[in-house]
Amino acid sequence: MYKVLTLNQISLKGLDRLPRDSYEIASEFSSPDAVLLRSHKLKPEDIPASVLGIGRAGAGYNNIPVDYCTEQGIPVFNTPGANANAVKELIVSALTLGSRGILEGIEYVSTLSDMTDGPEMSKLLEKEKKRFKGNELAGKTLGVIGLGAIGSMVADTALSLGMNVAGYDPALSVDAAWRLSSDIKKVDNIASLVSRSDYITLHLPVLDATRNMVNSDLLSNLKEGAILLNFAREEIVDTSAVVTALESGKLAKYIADFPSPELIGVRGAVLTPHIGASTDEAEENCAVMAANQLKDFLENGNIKNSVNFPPLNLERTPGCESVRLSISNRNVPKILGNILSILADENINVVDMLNKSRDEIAYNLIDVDTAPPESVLKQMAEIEGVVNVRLIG
Ligand SMILES: NC(=O)c1ccc[n+]([C@@H]2O[C@H](COP(=O)([O-])OP(=O)(O)OC[C@H]3O[C@@H](n4cnc5c(N)ncnc54)[C@H](O)[C@@H]3O)[C@@H](O)[C@H]2O)c1
Ligand SMILES: O=C(O)[C@H](O)COP(=O)(O)O
Repeated sequence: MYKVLTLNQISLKGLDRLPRDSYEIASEFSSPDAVLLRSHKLKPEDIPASVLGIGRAGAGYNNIPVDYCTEQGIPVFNTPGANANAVKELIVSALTLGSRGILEGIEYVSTLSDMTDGPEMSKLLEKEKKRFKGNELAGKTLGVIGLGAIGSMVADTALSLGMNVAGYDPALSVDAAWRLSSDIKKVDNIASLVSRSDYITLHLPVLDATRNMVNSDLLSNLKEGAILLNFAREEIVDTSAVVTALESGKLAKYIADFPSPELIGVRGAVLTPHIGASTDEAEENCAVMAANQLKDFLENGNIKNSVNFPPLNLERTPGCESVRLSISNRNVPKILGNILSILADENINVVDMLNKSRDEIAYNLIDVDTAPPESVLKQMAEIEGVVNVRLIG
């Protein structure tokens, strides 16, 4: 029986992927085999030694101590693209909240609750509506920073709205580059992207290299009256620099999914409570993907969409009574050789195997014809550089 600890509410559609005859799921366990979570801030000391894998039902994984997990041989999985459409749709509304006097108009209308005369109200509104005039998005330039799952969808939608789209993404994967429309103008200098954009939208992860990337230096390149959208992460933006830019009028609006005390009440700050992925569909997609990936890892050792382990998939050999070993080790020479010689010394035959590495970690799946006894597993675990050894069955 696998024990899965949930640290946020995870959509039932996802949890249903973990059959209850072989999975126990609860929000409290002292020795869970796996963790499923969303934005819960996980600290190293909160990860019991029993944990084999962690599934983040979502895109961003800056709430998980990934380096610590790698050291412990714990793969961390996320669900790339599973909530991208939800964010894209919210960006469409953020763009129109930026371009039109929608919020201001709604606020004004809500002040008229004392009026009882309908024709009088209409007359007043027709007179006042000029205060809420906006601009159209068509013909304006949207600068997209980060052209992955969300950024590429946002870029396509903006093109379909008649916007010009410029994109900046120095870390773009080859696959993502293939998916991009040729109508997106690729810019390799972020300051140049900012200086040409009427709207700027952030769709990149928070990393050491991107923390505070949107700072006063970068904002000094803004077009007068530009609008910044941040549905990526709070940490990518230097909030006090944004407040200064809003107060000076250089930045007309900061529309963001990450409220912070400094921003509350600042004119031009339009804030939502981190609801980018909060749709039934996105929550289900993320939970299903996260649960499937975790299940395949727990039951077969396969790795898909891990942010710290190499991708690896070893099919079970049909008709073969083999058992599987899953072994993580530091990515240094000779370890695999040592593991294989221990198996050979025990006359245990390797039926199939795969070995892959990613940065400092290496991961192996080894199918053998006989289940190694506990003493042999212990011998392998004691090889210098081996992080963990698991007999999957
Ligand atoms: N508001 C929300 O609820 C919500 C929902 C989903 C995702 N997010 C955030 O959005 C981020 C992006 O999500 P995604 O699904 O598009 O991820 P993704 O991995 O598909 O795309 C991220 C892109 O950012 C690029 N990138 C990396 N470093 C960069 C840099 N220095 N400058 C410009 N681009 C850079 C990558 O190359 C990649 O193409 C997530 O990491 C998460 O923080 C927020
Ligand atoms: O990175 C993400 O996927 C989003 O920020 C969504 O976070 P949530 O799952 O906590 O809504």
